[in-house]
Amino acid sequence: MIRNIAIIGLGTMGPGMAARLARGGLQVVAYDVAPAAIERARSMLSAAETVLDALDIASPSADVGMVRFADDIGDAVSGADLVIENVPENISVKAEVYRSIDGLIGSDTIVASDTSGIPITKLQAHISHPERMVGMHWSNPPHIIPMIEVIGGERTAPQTVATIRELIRSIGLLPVVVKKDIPGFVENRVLYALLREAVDLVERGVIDPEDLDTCVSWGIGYKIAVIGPMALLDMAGLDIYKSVSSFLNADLSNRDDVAPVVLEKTKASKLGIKSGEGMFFYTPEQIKALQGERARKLVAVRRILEGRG
Ligand SMILES: NC(=O)c1ccc[n+]([C@@H]2O[C@H](COP(=O)([O-])OP(=O)(O)OC[C@H]3O[C@@H](n4cnc5c(N)ncnc54)[C@H](O)[C@@H]3O)[C@@H](O)[C@H]2O)c1
Ligand SMILES: Cc1ncc(C=O)c(C(=O)O)c1O
Repeated sequence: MIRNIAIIGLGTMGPGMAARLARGGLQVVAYDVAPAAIERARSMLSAAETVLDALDIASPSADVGMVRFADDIGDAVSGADLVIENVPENISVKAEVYRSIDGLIGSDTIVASDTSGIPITKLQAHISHPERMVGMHWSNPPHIIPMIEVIGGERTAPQTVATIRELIRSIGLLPVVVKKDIPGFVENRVLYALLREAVDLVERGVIDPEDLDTCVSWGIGYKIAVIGPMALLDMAGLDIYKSVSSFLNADLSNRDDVAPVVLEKTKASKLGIKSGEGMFFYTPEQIKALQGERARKLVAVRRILEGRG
């Protein structure tokens, strides 16, 4: 039974995950190697709690469901039933975390990675108890998006996958078990297929970035939140899909490297909201307003989709 959770890495994903798990009644200890990230996480945690209130996710009783910040990794993982690794998407950075906690955790502690797509089989090569390592892939923003992918690697015990699936379900979230440990799992394979085509269309001057977003959000995204891709095929008709895909698939982007526009921008440290400029430009005031507006809209849409209008 999982009661105590350590979260290692408090960047974009960690604070929202901590808030949501604590709201599920779990005791969470959060740690980051960068003191500035811990400070930022404190305010992100309180913003996430406000959103969880708006989603009507009930607070647990007073003695459970707390988040505590730890000063060192040993303190963070001590007594943890589950450690969630949430550090940058780089195998050597993740492996270093696994090595540093290996002697500090119990042999029955589950280690989960929030990797966006590194196969779990590769990650579990760096840990003494690979049968207790699993992928637990949250979606951003993690305190609002209810679906979490669960992925076993070649050496993951089926019981480990089952335990994490049950944990997710028990706190009112939506586990989806991915049956094969392939790069990107399922969510990011689908998302990155869309993003590859979207970046290519903008880069080739077919459409302006703002219009691309209007086209995808209102033409596809709005619909797909209600009618998933498999159901959409049936709604459109497989005969139509057959005809269109017979000429269109061959014309879609199939580039296997990173698009030049993304390489140029990342080289110039234009990373998006975190640096104030990416595909679009953002002032600090705009960022604050955007984050509030997006959280409000996501909460409203989720309430409707859950039939709580
Ligand atoms: N950003 C997303 O939309 C998103 C969504 C789902 C999953 N993920 C995945 O989650 C993981 C984390 O992503 P993120 O966007 O939160 O990254 P991030 O870069 O925003 O944050 C990573 C944090 O890890 C900390 N860190 C680095 N090394 C550490 C160490 N040795 N010990 C403790 N802390 C350490 C950094 O200081 C930083 O605060 C990645 O694997 C990423 O692919 C990201
Ligand atoms: C661009 C991008 N890449 C990865 C992820 C998740 O792993 C996300 C997301 O969760 O939104 C993303 O937007």
